[in-house]
Amino acid sequence: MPSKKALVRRPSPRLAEGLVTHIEREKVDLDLAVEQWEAYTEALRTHGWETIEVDPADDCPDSVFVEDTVVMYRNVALIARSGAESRREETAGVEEAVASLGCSVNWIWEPGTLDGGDVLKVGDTIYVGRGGRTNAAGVQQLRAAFEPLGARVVAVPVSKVLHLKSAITALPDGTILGRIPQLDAPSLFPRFLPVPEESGAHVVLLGGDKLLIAASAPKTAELLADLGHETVPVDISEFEKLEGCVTCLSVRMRELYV
Ligand SMILES: NC(=O)NCCC[C@H](N)C(=O)O
Repeated sequence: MPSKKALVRRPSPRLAEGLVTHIEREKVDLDLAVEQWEAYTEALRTHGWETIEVDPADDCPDSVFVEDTVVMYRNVALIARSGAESRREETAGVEEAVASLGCSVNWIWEPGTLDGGDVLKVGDTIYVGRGGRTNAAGVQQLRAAFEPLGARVVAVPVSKVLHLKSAITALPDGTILGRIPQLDAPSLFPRFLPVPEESGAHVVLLGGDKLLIAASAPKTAELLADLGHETVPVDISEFEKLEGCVTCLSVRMRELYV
């Protein structure tokens, strides 16, 4: 059944200690981050999404990046097991939240690792990045969880960025957005639109032609508006300092049965 619920998680007071892998560490302003998070969740609500707050995980600096903890396909929630050990405690609260929403719950088990940021769904195709956070066992377990439900899982090597979705996301029509230099194997994607800014590779589909996009990607927003999309910019500068992007701050749930 169509649903428009989105899991979100309030930033931890320890946000500034979040992991940084591919960029230089910059000072994070926690108060500004909280303001930006509130504006982000408000933008979801303005566009018809009910936001559901997962219990905060104040001891986990990266817990605001809730997308990494779970992958939804239909009514099934696959609880991730991060390739970054410091992020593994984050899943307990998320597991409770998805169970209380009536999802069937499944898990990535040791030795598998997988971050939700490595998983991009385009219709029934699920691209999964095999890289720093997601290993081969994680890919196999994702396949075993979702292929029986009708998904086609396509594994993609990722070595230049943190997650697959640091490099690409998809428009409502399935066109992949991204920048070729950040991809190991761009030819895997059938319809590809290069964007002018790195943060322009990330959009959240709000419904219809509406796209949430980072305020740091104004040229991409212009390009997408020129192609007939309505863009909704949000400033997420404090999360970008920790390699976060617009997708990682929520988990959209579109096919719940409750
Ligand atoms: N899905 C995402 O893009 N997640 C961003 C995670 C950033 C966090 N600092 C991390 O390194 O795990």
